[in-house]
Amino acid sequence: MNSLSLPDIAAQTTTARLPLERVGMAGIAQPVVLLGQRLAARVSAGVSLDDAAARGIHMSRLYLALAALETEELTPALLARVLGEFLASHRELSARAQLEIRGEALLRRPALVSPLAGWKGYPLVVDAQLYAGGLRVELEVAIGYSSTCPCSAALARQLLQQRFAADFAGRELEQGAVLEWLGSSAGSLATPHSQRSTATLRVQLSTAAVHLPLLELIERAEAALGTALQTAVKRADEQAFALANGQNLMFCEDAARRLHAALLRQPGLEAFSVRVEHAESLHAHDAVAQSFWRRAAEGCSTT
Ligand SMILES: Nc1nc2c(ncn2[C@@H]2O[C@H](COP(=O)(O)OP(=O)(O)OP(=O)(O)O)[C@@H](O)[C@H]2O)c(=O)[nH]1
Repeated sequence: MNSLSLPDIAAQTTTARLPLERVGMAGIAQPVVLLGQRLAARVSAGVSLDDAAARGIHMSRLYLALAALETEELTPALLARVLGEFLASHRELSARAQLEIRGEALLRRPALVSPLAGWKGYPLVVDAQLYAGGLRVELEVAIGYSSTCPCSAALARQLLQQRFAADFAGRELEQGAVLEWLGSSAGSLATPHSQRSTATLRVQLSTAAVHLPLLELIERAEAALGTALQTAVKRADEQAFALANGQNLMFCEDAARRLHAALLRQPGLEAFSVRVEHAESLHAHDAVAQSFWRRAAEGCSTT
């Protein structure tokens, strides 16, 4: 039996006559190449069904167009090509094509002090659309970090001051005794709470972008926060991490503002959003903050 004798329902017309915003497939298992690594991704692929009378799109044509993702580095040019194939294979049916790729990049991250390194996972989403207005590519990455509450730190310091005042009341201050006190459990009478936190950055790339700036975004964000989650950790690294947390006390608002300022310095962006979540250890709920930015249209003044 050849394909000519197989019924082709998608090619039929429908009396329902309704164009559809998006038709396609979700959850396709697809290897993609990013930063030279092969990632196990899940892909959603779709096109608009603008021909109101057409019964259906041709799913297999979208599926087959994904093949290039397996061997070529994921770039705006590759996304444009795949999306272009979606549209070329749906001439007269579709004017808009969309591709969403979800995966996790594994990056090797060095320890803070010791000569060790380990792998860290960064969940990511690449969302691309091709339509009359051109190609639009968005990249989202989630970055784990630690946040220590500045309010809790101040409250803990106050308790420490009170205990110090009580323990040394009426005593002559002698450096050795103070050092011994600081090194005893009295020195950590109260500790501030800290939490494993997540920053989700979503950026829209300029049309001139030639690569996905995944590494740059991660480097910028981790430098701005100062408290990236660690991989391989010896005691020297843990001590350095404790110092980094103490030097970077952050409410979720502080983290969002730091990230916003860092992304403003990233070239090649049209727009971005920042969302931070501090999975509170004080509360059973999270503290969250968001910010947005979009390049002002030419001719408009910027603020
Ligand atoms: N349009 C559409 N196709 C579906 C759906 N669910 C499963 N399919 C199947 O997807 C398969 C691939 O569709 P097509 O791409 O049209 O396959 P084809 O007609 O062999 O391929 P072409 O000759 O390129 O059109 C068909 O067997 C459809 O029945 C659906 O909800 N909508």
